[in-house]
Amino acid sequence: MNSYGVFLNLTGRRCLVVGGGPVAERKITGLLDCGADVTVVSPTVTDVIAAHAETGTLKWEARAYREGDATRSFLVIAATDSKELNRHVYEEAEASGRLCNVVNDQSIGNFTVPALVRRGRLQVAVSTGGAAPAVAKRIRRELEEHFGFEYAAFLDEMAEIRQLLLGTVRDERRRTKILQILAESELLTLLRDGRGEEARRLVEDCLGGHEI
Ligand SMILES: C[C@@]1(CC(=O)O)C2=NC(=C\c3[nH]c(c(CCC(=O)O)c3CC(=O)O)Cc3[nH]c(c(CC(=O)O)c3CCC(=O)O)/C=C3\N/C(=C\2)[C@@H](CCC(=O)O)[C@]3(C)CC(=O)O)/[C@H]1CCC(=O)O
Ligand SMILES: NC(=O)c1ccc[n+]([C@@H]2O[C@H](COP(=O)([O-])OP(=O)(O)OC[C@H]3O[C@@H](n4cnc5c(N)ncnc54)[C@H](O)[C@@H]3O)[C@@H](O)[C@H]2O)c1
Repeated sequence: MNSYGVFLNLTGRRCLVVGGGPVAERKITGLLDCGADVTVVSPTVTDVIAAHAETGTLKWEARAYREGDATRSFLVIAATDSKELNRHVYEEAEASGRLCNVVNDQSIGNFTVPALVRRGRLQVAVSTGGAAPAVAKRIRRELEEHFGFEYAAFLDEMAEIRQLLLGTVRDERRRTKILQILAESELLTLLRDGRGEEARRLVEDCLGGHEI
C-alpha cells in the first residue's frame, strides 16, 4: 500500500525524540528547522544535540525512556538502537493516537521521514517507501543539482504576484492563466542570471496594468 504524503505544520508543537545518536540528530535537525518544540529523552546524546540543549534550542532529559513518555507529544520519534524499546515506544504512542516514526523497524511506525530538497519555500520530498533509503539520498542529491537556489527567489516573486492577483483579478480563469504563463516563463532564468530589469518588464507585460 502506498503512503499518503503530507507536510506537517509543527510550529510550537511538542515533539519527543527517544534516543540521542546520529540518527536522532538528523531527525532533530529537521524538526528544529520546522519550529518544533523538541524534547530529547536519552541517557547520552551527540555533541550537536548537547549544544542545542546548552543554548535552549531543545530540552534534553538525560535519562532512559519511562512508561508514558510517548503519550504526551504530538509527534514521537523512536530513535534508539533497541528494536524492542522502539517497538514499546511505538505501541504507547499509537495507543494514544500520536504520530510515531521508528528508525530501525520497517514493520511498525505510522510515518516515515523523506529525504528533502529545500530551496526557500520549495520543498521536494523523496520516499522510496522504505525500499532503499540510500537511493532516496541519491535522488535528493540529483534533485539538488537540478533545483538550484534560484527557485527560492522565483517562488518569493511568484507568491507576491499571486497575492496581488488574488486581490485584484476577480476572474479565476484569467488569474490562473496569468500564473501559469509566469510559472512557465523565463522569469526563473532571468532571476537566476541577475537580469532584474528584464524580469521586471516580463512581469509587467504579463500583468498588463496590475501594479506590484
Ligand atoms: C531519507 C532519510 C531521511 C532521514 O532520515 O532524514 C531516511 N533514511 C536516510 C538515510 C539512510 N538510512 C539508512 C541508510 C544506510 C543504508 C541503508 O540501509 O539503506 C541511509 C543512507 C546513509 O546514511 O547514507 C539505514 C536505514 N534506514 C531505515 C532503516 C531501518 C529499516 O529499513 O527497517 C535502516 C537500516 C538500519 C540498520 O542497518 O540497522 C529506515 C528508514 N529510513 C528512512 C529515511 C525511512 C524510509 C525512507 C524511504 O522511503 O526511503 C525509514 C523507513 C524510517 C525513517 O527513518 O523515517 C535519510 C536520507 C537523508 C538524506 O537525504 O541524506
Ligand atoms: N532510519 C534511519 O535513517 C537510520 C539510518 C541509519 C541507522 N539506523 C538505525 O537507527 C538506530 C539508531 O542509530 P544511531 O546510529 O543513532 O544509534 P546509536 O547507538 O548511536 O544511538 C542510540 C541512542 O539511543 C539511546 N538510548 C539507548 N537506550 C535508551 C533508553 N532506554 N531510553 C532512551 N534512549 C536510549 C542511547 O543513549 C543513544 O543516544 C540503529 O538501530 C541504526 O541501525 C536508522
